[in-house]
Amino acid sequence: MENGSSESRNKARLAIMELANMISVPMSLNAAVRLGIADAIWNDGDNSPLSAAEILPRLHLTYQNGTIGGDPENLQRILRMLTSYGVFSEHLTNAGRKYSITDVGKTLVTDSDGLSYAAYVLQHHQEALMRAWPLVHTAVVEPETEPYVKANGEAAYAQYGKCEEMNGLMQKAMSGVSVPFMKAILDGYDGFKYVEHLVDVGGSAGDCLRMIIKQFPNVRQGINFDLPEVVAKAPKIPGVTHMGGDMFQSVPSGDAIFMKVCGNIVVT
Ligand SMILES: C[S@@+](CC[C@H](N)C(=O)[O-])C[C@H]1O[C@@H](n2cnc3c(N)ncnc32)[C@H](O)[C@@H]1O
Repeated sequence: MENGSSESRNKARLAIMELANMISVPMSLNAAVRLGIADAIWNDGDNSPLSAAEILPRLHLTYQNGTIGGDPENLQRILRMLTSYGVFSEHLTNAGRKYSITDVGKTLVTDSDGLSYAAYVLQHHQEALMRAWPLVHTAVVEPETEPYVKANGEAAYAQYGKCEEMNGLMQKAMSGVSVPFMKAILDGYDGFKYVEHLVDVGGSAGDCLRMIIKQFPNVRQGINFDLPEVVAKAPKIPGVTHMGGDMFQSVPSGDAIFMKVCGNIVVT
């Protein structure tokens, strides 16, 4: 008979319970972004360790009568959870637990361009996506319709295009991720130096092209190709023409065609 109390079985039971509760990690991250905890602790580079009670007044949760709102104990629970995933550092002091920002947490701090990874966190936890996650099993049972469509009645990008808030969040999330990523790429990649006409497929607000053209003025024309609803909201960028269309139908021609999705880049 199986030994129900062996160490490995006990570890397995704990592991499955941890997996079952894993949602508490991204939801705590989501809460930290909504509350603006990273900017509050970072405080323009000060990053002095603060207790939950010291962080609260910086979150501007004031009630109508002017008193400071918020629950320090629940805030500390969020801080401790995210400390165990490397977002914050915990400092045990005579005055209790205090928290500072780690390199991971720093990605949530708003930079001088007004960007951070905070919008990316919110974009991934917006209601429409959260409605789709419990339906993942239906991708096996009825693969004809993807879970997002089942939950929301249409595909994600079609829905973003119709909803200003979702479209804006998507563009802000992409800018927050892509600007630092492209800075790193352009530090070490010179493959654009002989290109005059460059097409970015799925270029969102056009941040990647803007940065490439700034570093490589030989790129005389950049075409930012994305869904019509997305380019309609894209800002004017000198040297960049925004063009709406569907990449599965055709893409504009150029000396080089560039595509960046999350951390992967393809140039042809
Ligand atoms: C993950 S985002 C990447 C954005 C940008 N390349 C970056 O890295 O910041 C994917 C982009 O592809 C666009 N997209 C999705 N389906 C598309 C299609 N059928 N035709 C053209 N663009 C599309 C989306 O609107 C979105 O801007």
